[in-house]
Amino acid sequence: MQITIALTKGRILKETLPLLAAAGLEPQEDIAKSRKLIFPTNQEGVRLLILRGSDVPTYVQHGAADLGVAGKDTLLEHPSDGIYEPLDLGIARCRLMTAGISGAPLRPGRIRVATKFVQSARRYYAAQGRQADIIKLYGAMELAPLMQLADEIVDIVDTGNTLRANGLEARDTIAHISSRLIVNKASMKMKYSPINALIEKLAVAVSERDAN
Ligand SMILES: Nc1ncnc2c1ncn2[C@@H]1O[C@H](COP(=O)(O)OP(=O)(O)OP(=O)(O)O)[C@@H](O)[C@H]1O
Ligand SMILES: O=P(O)(O)OC[C@H]1O[C@H](OP(=O)(O)OP(=O)(O)O)[C@H](O)[C@@H]1O
Repeated sequence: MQITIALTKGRILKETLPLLAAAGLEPQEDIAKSRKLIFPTNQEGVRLLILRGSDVPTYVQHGAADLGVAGKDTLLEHPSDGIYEPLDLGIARCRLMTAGISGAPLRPGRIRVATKFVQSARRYYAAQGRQADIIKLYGAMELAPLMQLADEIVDIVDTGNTLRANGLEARDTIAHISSRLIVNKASMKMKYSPINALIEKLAVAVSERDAN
């Protein structure tokens, strides 16, 4: 039976590999140094895919991957049907926040908000009863207030260094973010035994890591 797990390069890969290793699963070559996108592992039939972060839920939803690891920020942008989210891996922790130019007064009335996180931003401003025109960007959100493209941004904040370096201040926290293990619902039924065994081993790896 083939089990396919979708990951992304960068911090998710770096922080997920030790958990997979603790669960007995290791890629057969150094993923970070390779340009390949499919990697066999030490377990026959289990392979890893390397995707763009925002494509991980898409692969899992359609069953092109059985499992995946994705930031909650990414999952909040994607329809959740067809996907289970059984385990918080507690990695790549950060916050999804609003931010604006340091010291600038909050603008009353309708504001412009630039972000990659369109769905979360729309839901957040609607829940606050604030009228917001959402402007979709794909990166470097910090530039938008400086260039008067937007009044606020919605972005990932960890240390706050990126905001500070650009004269911006964090305002409200929309969500606390970490990366989650996600599973295709049909795979969970059809391949219950190996997938459930892997989830249980990963859950143990997460709690042992957190205990240390
Ligand atoms: N500075 C940070 N500190 C901690 N976690 C972060 C930070 N930035 C992003 N994350 C989390 O890690 C996940 C992966 O981030 P990464 O920077 O590797 O990809 P990305 O550049 O956001 O995605 P993409 O390549 O699709 O644009 C994000 O979805 C988010 O949950
Ligand atoms: O609050 P901080 O600690 O500065 O972290 C926040 C920054 O981290 C992420 O970018 P990253 O460093 O991953 O680069 P990227 O934009 O290429 O993803 C995110 O997009 C923010 O810009």
